[in-house]
Amino acid sequence: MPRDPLIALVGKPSSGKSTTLNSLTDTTAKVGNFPFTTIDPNRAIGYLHLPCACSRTSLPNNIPPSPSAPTPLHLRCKPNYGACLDGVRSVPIELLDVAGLVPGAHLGKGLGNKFLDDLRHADALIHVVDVSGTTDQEGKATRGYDPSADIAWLRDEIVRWVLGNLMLKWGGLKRRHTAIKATAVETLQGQFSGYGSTSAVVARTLDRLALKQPLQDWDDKTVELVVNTFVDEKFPTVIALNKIDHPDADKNVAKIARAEPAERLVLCSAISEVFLRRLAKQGFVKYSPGSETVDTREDLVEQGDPDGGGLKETDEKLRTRIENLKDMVLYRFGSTGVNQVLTRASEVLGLVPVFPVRNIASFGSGDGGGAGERAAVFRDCVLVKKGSTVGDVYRKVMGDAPMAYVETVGGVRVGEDDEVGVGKNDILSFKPEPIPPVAPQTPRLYAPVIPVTPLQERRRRRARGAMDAAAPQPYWGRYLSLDDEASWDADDEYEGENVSPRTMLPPPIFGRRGRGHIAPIDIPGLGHRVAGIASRPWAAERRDGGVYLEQRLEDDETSSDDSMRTPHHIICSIEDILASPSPQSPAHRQALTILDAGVDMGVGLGITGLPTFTMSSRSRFPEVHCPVRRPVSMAASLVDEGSAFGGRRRSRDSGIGIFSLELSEYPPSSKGFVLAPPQRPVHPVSSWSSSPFGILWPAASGALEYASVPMRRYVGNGRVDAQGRRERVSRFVEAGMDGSEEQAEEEEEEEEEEENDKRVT
Ligand SMILES: Nc1nc2c(ncn2[C@@H]2O[C@H](COP(=O)(O)OP(=O)(O)OP(=O)(O)O)[C@@H](O)[C@H]2O)c(=O)[nH]1
Ligand SMILES: [Mg+2]
Repeated sequence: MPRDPLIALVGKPSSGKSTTLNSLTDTTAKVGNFPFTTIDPNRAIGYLHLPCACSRTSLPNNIPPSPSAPTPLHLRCKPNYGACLDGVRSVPIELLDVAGLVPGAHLGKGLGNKFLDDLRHADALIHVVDVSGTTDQEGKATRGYDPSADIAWLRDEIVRWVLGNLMLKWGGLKRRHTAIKATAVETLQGQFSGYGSTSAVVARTLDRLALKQPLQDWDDKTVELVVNTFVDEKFPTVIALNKIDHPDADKNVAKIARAEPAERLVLCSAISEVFLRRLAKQGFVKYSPGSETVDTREDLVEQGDPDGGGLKETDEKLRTRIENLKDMVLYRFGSTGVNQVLTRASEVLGLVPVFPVRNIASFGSGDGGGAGERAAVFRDCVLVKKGSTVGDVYRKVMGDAPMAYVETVGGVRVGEDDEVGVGKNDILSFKPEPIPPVAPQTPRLYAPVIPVTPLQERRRRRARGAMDAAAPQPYWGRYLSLDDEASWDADDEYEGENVSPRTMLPPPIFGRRGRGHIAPIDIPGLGHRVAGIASRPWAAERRDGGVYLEQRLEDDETSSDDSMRTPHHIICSIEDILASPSPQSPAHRQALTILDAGVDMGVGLGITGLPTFTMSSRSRFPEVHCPVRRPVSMAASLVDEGSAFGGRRRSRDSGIGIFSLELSEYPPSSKGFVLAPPQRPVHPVSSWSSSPFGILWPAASGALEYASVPMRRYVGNGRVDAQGRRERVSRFVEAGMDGSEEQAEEEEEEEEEEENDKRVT
């Protein structure tokens, strides 16, 4: 399953990574002239500039305007996200700025391993090199440093990190490899999936090397070679030679240009772009991001606009600065170069923009098909990697909705396995199988499970955003139970839709093992939407002036984890949090911050009856373009840093987590949050040996919508098949999801026995 691409900015401290991020996005990541200004990674959305489908004159109706002809497509091109200006489309792409890397990072030097860990899910890297020579290897201020060596050692750190991780397990890996007669791709992918790799990447790596010996006979040199090639495949890198505005830059650039292939190098001055954007925002200059020209009021007056474009006056000092910048950067290099950095990164990644439309005749995407000759066209554009198939794009856009067929321009049907490319199968209309009508459910406490495609959901989310802005909608959730047989002991207070916020917790619920329960909760005064879903029965109980969520184990249930075996495990008091809008205790403050961050992301939060959640700081909500004031990563780091609500490592009593989606294995456009069974490391989720079973998100209707995550998408313990799926997990899912729970349990037991047998022998 392809997910949205992620490009990471790497480099030594103070090379200008955060500045580059700021120059490409609207974010304001902290910048400083001292090493390790950035510790937690910053994520933001940048825009790739690509030729839009609407600029193709070959398309039907795309002809120059004339009184009788329909409006040409490029005048009707209205992207849902980004923009389209004269056929140049700005397509959102996610960027990640991480902490600086120093030599020896793979051994833990600097912020070493943490930094490297943050990189795992990058699809391409932008190595920001400081070519001014004013910072040494460790980012400390100096003069006359030769940055040409930085390129090699930084890459080497990444290779050593991957190699180190692999070698830790090499002995056992080899034995297992021989014992189960796995292929080299299977065995390596088992190790490399944590870097967001796919079997295809591993296969390409091995193809390139064409090694003769079987994996178990590889010597250290060969393993190193494999890792080196894997890093090339997995992390294609563009080198951004930054700070070209500095007078010492030229000689360093010249030296690097002699040693490195030209197609990987891009010159830029991130600080100039940031400066110009800021001046434009403040009304001092006219400047469109990435362009060659910048005009002040004076310039425009000179050019014959008496009003000076309505710009503010600039003083002498500012004018000199702008003139210098023009001389040093814009006139010499044609632009600040930052946009080219991104374009180049998308080139090395081989990204193909695909335009999904509802109506293949009109290219419209309106719900009614948008057939009109004036209707907006090409509302959506998704970026997929080179080599993706029509089926890949279908799943990216439509999630798990079964496919009926797919059409391209002219109503021509295309095959699921056909490749997409620029100008080829890149305007697609997806036709899912019609969804059988859902039998009406008793509206009392259960909200229907509404299947929505990711695209529909995106639109709803936007609609909701607009609605929220117009009039804040109280969020009264309805209770939704995953389990039809869930025995809600609802007392009257909870009936209907207007659940009182003070009684936000449902009465005790006990469901059957293996099913989940969800209850949306509004936190009064704070606007927090909270919901819990648990894979085990949990209960909420009022006691000692607080409300406690508890996890219940069945009498006969055993668990390898002691905390799970304890019945009535108290995990948190939500009432406590609610009662302290300006909380006194640091734990509450943190809990609120976490809640808040999640709500800011518009993704919802999890409160669960499970004691030992961990969470991923590598969250990806590519289509959440709503104001992201505090990224989930921040909440994640708060949890990571430990508190009463801390992650698994710190506290066994944690009960609040924001669970983020990540991962190639997820439908990339899934959103909402995922709650996982306890005791599963979330880094990376693809290595869970079990999986969460749901994603839920608040919908425009006020209900919680729920999508089951097909568990076979997760790679757990078991044998990996050719598609990188593991048998055990898929069996569990298929059995568990279609309701034949006994069968699932039986199978689980069988598997456990099998496992035990294996362990004994
Ligand atoms: N002259 C010049 N200075 C720059 C440029 N880009 C960044 N800087 C300066 O370099 C210093 C470091 O910038 P940051 O963006 O914080 O660098 P970083 O790579 O994110 O650093 P860490 O987070 O510490 O790893 C700041 O003082 C910036 O103002 C540039 O294009 N030209
Ligand atoms: Mg930084």
